[in-house]
Amino acid sequence: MMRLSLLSPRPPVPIITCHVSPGSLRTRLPPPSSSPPQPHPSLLQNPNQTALPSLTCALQCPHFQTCSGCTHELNLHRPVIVEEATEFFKTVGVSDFTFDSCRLWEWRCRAKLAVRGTVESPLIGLYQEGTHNVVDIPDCKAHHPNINAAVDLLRQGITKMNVEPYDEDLGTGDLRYIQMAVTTYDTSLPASERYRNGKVQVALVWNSRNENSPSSNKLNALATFLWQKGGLKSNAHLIHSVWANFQTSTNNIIFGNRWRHLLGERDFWERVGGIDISLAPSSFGQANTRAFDVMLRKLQKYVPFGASVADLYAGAGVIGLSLAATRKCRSVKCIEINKESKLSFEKTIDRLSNSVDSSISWHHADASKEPLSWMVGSDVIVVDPPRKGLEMSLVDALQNIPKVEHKAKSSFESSSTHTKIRDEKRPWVLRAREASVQIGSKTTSDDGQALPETLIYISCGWESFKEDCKSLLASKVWHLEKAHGYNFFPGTQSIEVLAVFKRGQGGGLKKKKLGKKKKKRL
Ligand SMILES: C[S@@+](CC[C@H](N)C(=O)[O-])C[C@H]1O[C@@H](n2cnc3c(N)ncnc32)[C@H](O)[C@@H]1O
Repeated sequence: MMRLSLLSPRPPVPIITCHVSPGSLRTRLPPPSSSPPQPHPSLLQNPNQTALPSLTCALQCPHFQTCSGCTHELNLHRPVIVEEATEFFKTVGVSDFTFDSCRLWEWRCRAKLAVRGTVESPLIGLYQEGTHNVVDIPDCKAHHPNINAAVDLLRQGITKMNVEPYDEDLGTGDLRYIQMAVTTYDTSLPASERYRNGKVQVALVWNSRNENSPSSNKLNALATFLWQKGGLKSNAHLIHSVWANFQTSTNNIIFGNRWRHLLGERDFWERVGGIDISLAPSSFGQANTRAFDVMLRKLQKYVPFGASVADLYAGAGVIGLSLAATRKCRSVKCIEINKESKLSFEKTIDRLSNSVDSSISWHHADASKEPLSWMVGSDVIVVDPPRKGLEMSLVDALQNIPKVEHKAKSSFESSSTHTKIRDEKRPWVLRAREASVQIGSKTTSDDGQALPETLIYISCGWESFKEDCKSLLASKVWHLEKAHGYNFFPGTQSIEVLAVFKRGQGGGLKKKKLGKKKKKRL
């Protein structure tokens, strides 16, 4: 809101933001060396240690003061918020909260950057928060090095091919944004060399309605330049593929609906959570691939073998499919609002091992509408919402599970046999079936009246998570069993949380008054 009033009549800046923080930690550090500092070896063994010399884990990025995509320069291994999280979890009965530090530099394998400036001096980077000024960040220490290399190549290409960066005031120019996504999955290399040799899928967001616009020649020339200089047959192979996305809208949405594959490999594979996953540029992908993998391996341990799972906010279904493969799930339902993720889901499923014998489906649906329909028949619910947390309807449904269970039991007992699939009358079950895409030849799921006993909440928004957690615990329907934190965004105050809730009151819960606060979202 504030942004709108400050910047009117322009639209608010898109999600590419760069926070100018009041910065408690703005001490100038020694100039960075060409490669980022390595963490202290003991840190890799025991990430929960706090008393390390701060320079050991310092960002040392030349852009720190101008670009504040990173808000904290020191102690990257342990964001200050971890202390708060540890205390919070203690108050809700979990005294063994763990925090995994993961990779501290060059961790970002997926970046969306704005392109502004001029043909001669393009600016490729992030917005300063609350402004439309783009900060150029060629030596970003968070980016995978090949993202920086690909941005450098792109900069040369823009100048050479006379590509006009976008001008927001006039709505003119050719290139608005780019997305760079790195795949580190090249089986022809030894495992230890794969990360550093990651290849970049480049998506160019072009300021035209489609590929038939007069500026298409420039788009093709730029793509060809990137491919010749960085593609498969170049001296320094760093580009995986080049895509175009067409967007002319003046709102703050980065991508338009139209995508075109231009050059290189069409399919983009990564390996996480024990499976090969396909990610189209239009699909959601986690920025920190390695940390995501670490978290998935922990998550798997909380899902019983043979369970039926509902993966809400599923994206391309990475979590659900990784569980299907590693926990031999009876069934997995993935629910996702962005229809673009479906194709990636289908490709991933095609590459699952034949030994995976689950009933697997992907549903293009809003998880907050009729949320119970997704919960009925599942032993485990996984939720991985955007930063703003769960919608109120979903929290309500989770709080009301015992009532539904009670109702379901009575109606089940009053009928002499199980409801046959073809006689199904419950509207939420029917709706769920209609919207579903059942993939593969696996048996159809019908787990009847089962309701979830386990809720696994993955959160990238600490404040919203705390609110949701308090609401769930206040209902006394759920208790918190375990919580883990992951350093998904070193240099910022954001952490990723994996929290495991179980139905019922649980033994170890400290009886602290959480207050029956009604969830309110603005
Ligand atoms: C943080 S991402 C997680 C994606 C996925 N779990 C992963 O790790 O790749 C959140 C996802 O929720 C989706 N989403 C947002 N609101 C939704 C809603 N109301 N119903 C279903 N999906 C939603 C977004 O499109 C996005 O793919």
